[in-house]
Amino acid sequence: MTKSVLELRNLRKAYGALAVTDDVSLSVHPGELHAIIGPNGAGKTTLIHQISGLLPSDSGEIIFDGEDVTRLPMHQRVRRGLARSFQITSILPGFSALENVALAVQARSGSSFRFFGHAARERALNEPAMDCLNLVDLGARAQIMAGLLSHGEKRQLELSIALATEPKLLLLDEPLAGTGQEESQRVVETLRRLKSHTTIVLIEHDMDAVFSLADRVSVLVNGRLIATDTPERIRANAEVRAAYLGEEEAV
Ligand SMILES: Nc1ncnc2c1ncn2[C@@H]1O[C@H](COP(=O)(O)OP(=O)(O)OP(=O)(O)O)[C@@H](O)[C@H]1O
Repeated sequence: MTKSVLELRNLRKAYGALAVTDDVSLSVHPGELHAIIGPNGAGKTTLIHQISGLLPSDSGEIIFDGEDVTRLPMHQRVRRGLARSFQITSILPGFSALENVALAVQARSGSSFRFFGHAARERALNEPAMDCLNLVDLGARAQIMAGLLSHGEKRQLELSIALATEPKLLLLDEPLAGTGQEESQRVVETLRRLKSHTTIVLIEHDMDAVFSLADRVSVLVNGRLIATDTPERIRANAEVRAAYLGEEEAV
């Protein structure tokens, strides 16, 4: 059996009497794009916070790349290759798109460029940074000040920064939120390209995007996973359709 990149075992988080995630168990396979969907307030963001380490879990286990990371702080999970797309606020607006990504390359590489000369160091940072920018289709905007990029381009830059850390798993929380139709199309195409580079867990409300991108979909309702399956089977699942009645027209 293939080893999972991420395995959640009976994960739970409650606020007082309200169990926001309840007994969530799920496996993310290497190379897949695994979407987590659910009505508003289902607990999706809380689950992503638990996986990334932003929120401690009350009980259960998080196994990442074969290691129990349940009690590890966020930065140690990041160091092991568990990245989450940072919010736009973490982009440095006064630096170019390329510089923003190069900083992430540098952070990943630690002090390994210490003995390089200035020009060589710059090349060693800029070349992989440029590859990451090209992957998200932002190569032509490399020299533009990040603060001047459009909202959709900032989203792509975030993805590029996350990629530059060479993650084993990328957690994405609503990458299409706030994007217009044309921009969202571009982000979807970017995500399609990223799929072949890294394993992705995606939370997204845009069902067209989810169903066109995901290899598997998990459905969270009131903190509980009610189904994990291929997009086709999820679409046909009666319980899933019932859970969405009145929420989304049709899944
Ligand atoms: N810090 C908190 N204290 C108390 N309740 C909280 C807290 N954070 C979240 N909740 C509650 O937990 C539930 C799940 O919230 P969460 O944001 O995880 O859902 P979601 O599925 O991501 O929702 P949406 O799709 O609307 O973003 C909600 O009822 C929310 O009010």
